[in-house]
Amino acid sequence: MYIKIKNYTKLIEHKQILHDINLSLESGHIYGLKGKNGSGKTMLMRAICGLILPTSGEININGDILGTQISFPKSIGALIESPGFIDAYSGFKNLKLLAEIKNIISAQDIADTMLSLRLDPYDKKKFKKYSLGMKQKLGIAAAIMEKPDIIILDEPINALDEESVQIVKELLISLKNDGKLILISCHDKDELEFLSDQIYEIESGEIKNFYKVDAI
Ligand SMILES: Nc1ncnc2c1ncn2[C@@H]1O[C@H](COP(=O)(O)OP(=O)(O)OP(=O)(O)O)[C@@H](O)[C@H]1O
Repeated sequence: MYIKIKNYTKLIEHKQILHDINLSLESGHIYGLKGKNGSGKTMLMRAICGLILPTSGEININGDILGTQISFPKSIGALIESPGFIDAYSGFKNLKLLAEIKNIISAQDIADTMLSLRLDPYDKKKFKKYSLGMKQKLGIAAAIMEKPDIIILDEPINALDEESVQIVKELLISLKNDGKLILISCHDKDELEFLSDQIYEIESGEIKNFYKVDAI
C-alpha cells in the first residue's frame, strides 16, 4: 500500500491552501504532520481522503488516481475535526450505525475496538454525556474499527489525559506493526516525534522540512 502525492496544489478562492506538495508514504509507517494553526495539516488530510480535489497535481493511491480513477481511497479510516455522532445514542450504537453503511464488521468487532481504547461497549451513557476525551476516543474507534489499510488522524490525542494518550500511542504502534499506513497531526512535538517514523513540517500550505525521527 502506498500514497504518492505529486505536485499537489489547491487554491480556494484564489488563496493557495496547499502548494506543490510532494510526499511518498508507505504501509507499516507512522507519518507525523507538524505545523502551526492554519498551516494546512487538515486540508492535506482531507485531500488524501478525497474530500477535496487538487487545482493541479495528483494523489496516487496504490496505482489509482484520486478523483479520476477512484473518488475515495478504497480502505481508509479517518478522524478529521469532530465526527458527526448522534447525541442521543450511546457510543456503541453510534459506531453500529456507522458500521451498517459498509456492513463488513460485526457487533463483536465494534465492541473489541471500543475495548482496545478502554471504552465500555455496554455503557448506555448517551454520546452527549461523554467527556471530551471519551468523544475523542470514540472518533478514533470509528476511524479504525473497519481495520482500514490507511488511517488518518487529525490531532487524535489533544483532549486525552496521560493514561489515554498512552493507550492510543500503544494502539497506533500495534496498528503500524500490523502494516497500516498511518498519518497523524499533533501539536505536542514530543508525542509526535515519539510516534512518527518521519515528520513533515508544513508552513503556509508547503512542506518546508522533513526528518526521520530515529536519525535525530
Ligand atoms: N472550507 C474552507 N474554505 C476556505 N479556506 C479554508 C477552509 N478550511 C480551511 N481553510 C483555510 O485553509 C488553510 C489551512 O487550514 P487547515 O485547517 O488545513 O489548517 P491546520 O494546519 O489543520 O490548522 P489547525 O492546527 O488550526 O487545525 C487556512 O488558511 C484556513 O483558513
